[in-house]
Amino acid sequence: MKNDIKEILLTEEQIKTKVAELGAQISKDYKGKDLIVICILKGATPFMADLIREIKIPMAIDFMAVSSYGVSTQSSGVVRILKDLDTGIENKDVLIIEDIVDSGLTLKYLLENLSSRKANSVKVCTFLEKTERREINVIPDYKGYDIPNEFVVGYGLDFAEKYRNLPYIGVLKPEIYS
Ligand SMILES: O=P(O)(O)OC[C@H]1O[C@H](OP(=O)(O)OP(=O)(O)O)[C@H](O)[C@@H]1O
Ligand code: HPA
Ligand SMILES: [Mg+2]
Repeated sequence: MKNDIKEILLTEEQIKTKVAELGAQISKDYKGKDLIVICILKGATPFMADLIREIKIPMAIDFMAVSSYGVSTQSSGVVRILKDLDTGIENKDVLIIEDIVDSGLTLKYLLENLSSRKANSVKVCTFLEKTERREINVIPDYKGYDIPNEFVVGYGLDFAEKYRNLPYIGVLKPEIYS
């Protein structure tokens, strides 16, 4: 696995520090609110697992699975719901947890979909953002790091379902996918 990585972009240490900062900010901002965090499967699972342990206020979790990449480094442009939420979000303060906002297509779809369910608020926390590649103007409320326009893997992010278990964020060697 390691031989397929061109460069480490974010180390385990950098990830840990940023997740703690985000958790502290979210705990402050959502104090007294009815917070539900929604993990977008599968990529956001490691981030979500780390982040919720840095959130020090009462909260609930739920999961939604959407997919648009498949075996490609380019979005198919079609976002499909593979699993919906188990619970209603009416009157709740929803925080969508994403690993990455790249073209913005997934997030746009999620925001439109979840905003129609009468939540009190719907906000977004993403660990990574590729602002350079944005096709759609969606702005995350909380963000870990801005990264350059390269296909990255690790810390939940995959290429063809592999590399999600790397503990850091790395740039995949182009010969792996071309
Ligand atoms: O901004 P976008 O260009 O839409 O890309 C971001 C989305 O793509 C990835 O999901 P993917 O469809 O690969 O599913 P996965 O999380 O199961 O890997 C990632 O986890 C985001 O949800
Ligand atoms: O750079 C990426 N890596 C893995 N999955 C992704 N989904 C959108 N962008 C990426
Ligand atoms: Mg993926």
